[in-house]
Amino acid sequence: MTDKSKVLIFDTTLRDGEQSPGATMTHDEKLEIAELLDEMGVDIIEAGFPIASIGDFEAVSEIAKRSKNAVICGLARAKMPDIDRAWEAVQHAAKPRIHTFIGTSPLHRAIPNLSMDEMAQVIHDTVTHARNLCDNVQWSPMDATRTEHDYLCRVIEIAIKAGATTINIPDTVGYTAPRESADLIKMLIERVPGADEIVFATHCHNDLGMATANSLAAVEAGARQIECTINGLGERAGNTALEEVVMAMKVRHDIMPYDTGIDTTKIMNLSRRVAQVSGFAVQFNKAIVGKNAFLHESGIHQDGVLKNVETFEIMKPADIGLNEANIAMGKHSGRAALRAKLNDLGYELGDNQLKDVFVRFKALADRKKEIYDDDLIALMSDSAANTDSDYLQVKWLRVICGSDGQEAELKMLVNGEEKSSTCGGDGPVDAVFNCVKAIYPTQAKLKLYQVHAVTEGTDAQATVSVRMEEDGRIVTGSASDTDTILASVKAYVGALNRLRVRSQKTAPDADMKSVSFKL
Ligand SMILES: CC(=O)SCCNC(=O)CCNC(=O)[C@H](O)C(C)(C)COP(=O)(O)OP(=O)(O)OC[C@H]1O[C@@H](n2cnc3c(N)ncnc32)[C@H](O)[C@@H]1OP(=O)(O)O
Ligand SMILES: CC(C)C(=O)C(=O)O
Ligand SMILES: [Mg+2]
Repeated sequence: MTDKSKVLIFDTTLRDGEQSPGATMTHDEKLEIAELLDEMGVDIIEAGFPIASIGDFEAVSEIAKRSKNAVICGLARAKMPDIDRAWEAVQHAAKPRIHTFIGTSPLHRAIPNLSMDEMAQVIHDTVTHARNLCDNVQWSPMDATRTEHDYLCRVIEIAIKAGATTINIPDTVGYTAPRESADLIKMLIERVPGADEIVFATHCHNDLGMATANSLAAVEAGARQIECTINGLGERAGNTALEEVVMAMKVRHDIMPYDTGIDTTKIMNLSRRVAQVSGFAVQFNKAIVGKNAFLHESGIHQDGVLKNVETFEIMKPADIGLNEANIAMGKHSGRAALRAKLNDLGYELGDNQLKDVFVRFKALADRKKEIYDDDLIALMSDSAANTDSDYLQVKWLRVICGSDGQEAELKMLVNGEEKSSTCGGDGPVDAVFNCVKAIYPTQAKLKLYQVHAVTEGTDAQATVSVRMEEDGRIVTGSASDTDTILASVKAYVGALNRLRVRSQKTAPDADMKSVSFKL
């Protein structure tokens, strides 16, 4: 590689990322993620571990066949059948790569019970075999950061001589720290003969929360490939997060003058898609892609951002493909943000009106964790029922489940009047939703239903989110309860309340700007 400022991005979401317990993705989901990664400009996609299962083999093969620009890589142990199987899967790619590895630290050498010399021989033989099949071979000394330096230099030299074109230095257990990570790469570049003919890669895990820092330190020392995953998905505490290293090098190009080929505007979409298909929700305060990464709820921050966004934002949300509002309304918000938010929603308020609405807004914010646009629309309405969006209320629920089928009995208040219904369905949630529809007939369509366990154990709080659509209006509803069915019906009814408020406010005869409200 001649361009010394170019850092290759090697994405292993589909291999190391999928190794997260519970993150298994389906064949079609893997194809979709691979396509998105290729479109985003990832240089190498590690598509899987072909010998691991027929499913992995088929996914890697299909990804290889469909690949456009990215190199497609398959992982293999230091075993000939693994390497053959990896080659069988990736060979149809326009740019195939075999990645073979063995644990070189004392702890890992003890597992196959190989002496240093015996392992050196295995490395020579397996890398030679891989190189006879494919001219793009990556070799990894697993647990490199806990391997004796002399032995590491020795086996890397053997791998280079046997034909490896990329040498990856894994911090398999997330043990290293930034300075040590840099020193290790520097030492290898200085000591290993042939080091200047290959690319050094860094592969960090986040057990101590240092994966991003360790990867960037390795790059500063001369590594030119970062191995990473979307959302930092991966074994235990995860791998280096792709979005973090890429954005760090973009935002702080002044001190890290390295370039990647990543179209960063595609980051947010990929992050959301990976979260959905892996079932690993992104933590709210996750760097770059967390829900709160560009959100401001405190009045002082909101006022600053409204006057000059750079006061509290070091990158533009649009740079990662986020085009949503960056102001979150809550109990810490101030008048400036409330006015701006209401303006966005079509309300133009005088100072006195704003003062009054602000008092009611703070009262609502004391009761409610997050204030959504629909809450503000309801707040601006003169209908007391709308203020709390509680036209429909769940009063009582009983569900009978079993192998004979499910039946739900539901009592609700509709504008204060009690109504009840008993329905069956395809599962308990469907039975309850059928009851709601029997009580409150609606054309609204359920577009998304998601359950997340907030805590662990059988008494876990479940948070249910639903997305509903009617006449082009899309709203969400969410509710938490230790009873998943109860959380489901509350989320569903919440969304129906929102749809009702929204349809009133956007009906042809409803003029948002002239709406009156009670003082
Ligand atoms: C740090 C990493 O991320 S490494 C990658 C980890 N990923 C995975 O393991 C996911 C996919 N793995 C699998 O599906 C299975 O483990 C398989 C198919 C690879 C192997 O399954 P099995 O044959 O049942 O072996 P098992 O998983 O019990 O144990 C691993 C074996 O591989 C050997 N092994 C582990 N790493 C290597 C290596 N790099 N080179 C050679 N042999 C290795 C172990 O010594 C052990 O051998 P043994 O059975 O002779 O004692
Ligand atoms: C297979 C290797 C590269 C790995 O994932 C690790 O060591 O963490
Ligand atoms: Mg790993």
